[in-house]
Amino acid sequence: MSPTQSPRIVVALDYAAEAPALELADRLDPARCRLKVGKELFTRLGPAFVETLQRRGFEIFLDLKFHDIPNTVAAACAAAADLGVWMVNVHTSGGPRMMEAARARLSQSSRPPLLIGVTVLTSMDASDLAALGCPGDPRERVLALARLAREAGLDGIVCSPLESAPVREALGCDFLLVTPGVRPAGASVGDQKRIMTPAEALAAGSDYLVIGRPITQAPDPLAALLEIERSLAPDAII
Ligand SMILES: O=C(O)c1cc(=O)[nH]c(=O)n1[C@@H]1O[C@H](COP(=O)(O)O)[C@@H](O)[C@H]1O
Repeated sequence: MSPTQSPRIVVALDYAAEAPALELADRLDPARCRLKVGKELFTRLGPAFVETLQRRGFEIFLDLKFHDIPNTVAAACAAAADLGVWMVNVHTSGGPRMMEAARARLSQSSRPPLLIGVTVLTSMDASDLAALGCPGDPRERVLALARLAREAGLDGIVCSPLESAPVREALGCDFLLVTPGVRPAGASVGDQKRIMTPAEALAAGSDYLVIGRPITQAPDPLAALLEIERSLAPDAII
């Protein structure tokens, strides 16, 4: 990897306790991947754990998927900025006013994190959307929410890699596509429904691949990460 290239893999540190999460972090190289701290570890360990990882050199995606009234979400984003995280996310279904409030508050920060909007969760398919009263193809809904996010000034969206190419085509290059729903060939799918392999996701236009269990639950997580890196085309590698 050239030092000028930015890591494209974000390892989702979804663990129930600090010890295994730190054990994995200590085997990873901040030059080769970023880390995502989500609801489970943040609820158990709080901001101190994020700071512990940052002291080890990692850039952190704080994945708390804020979804609340504009004032509350804006204040929560400001707290994330104060924590010095690299990326933070909000639910696009919170609406334009909520996203605009988050953008406005972060623009007052001296070091704003990237502000990313979650569209349709990768664990959902058309039948899950229909159950919510939103019949239709997840792709159409992702596109609509992506447009709203862009108009509200967000830096990009979370979507599945299945939507990366159409969103790229519709919204162009300067809009970040952060994609979970990534599974190496043969890996257990778990609760994810809209998936691609790491190489397919990058080829489709994803900027960042969020990968959890295929790494964290592998018998040798570091070996699993290296295997994923090897599966990526050399010119696209992290
Ligand atoms: O915002 C996210 O990170 C996210 C959005 C989404 O639509 N789907 C999704 O899986 N995620 C997160 O991405 C990670 C995926 O983990 P694995 O399914 O174990 O690879 C989890 O930490 C999820 O919380």
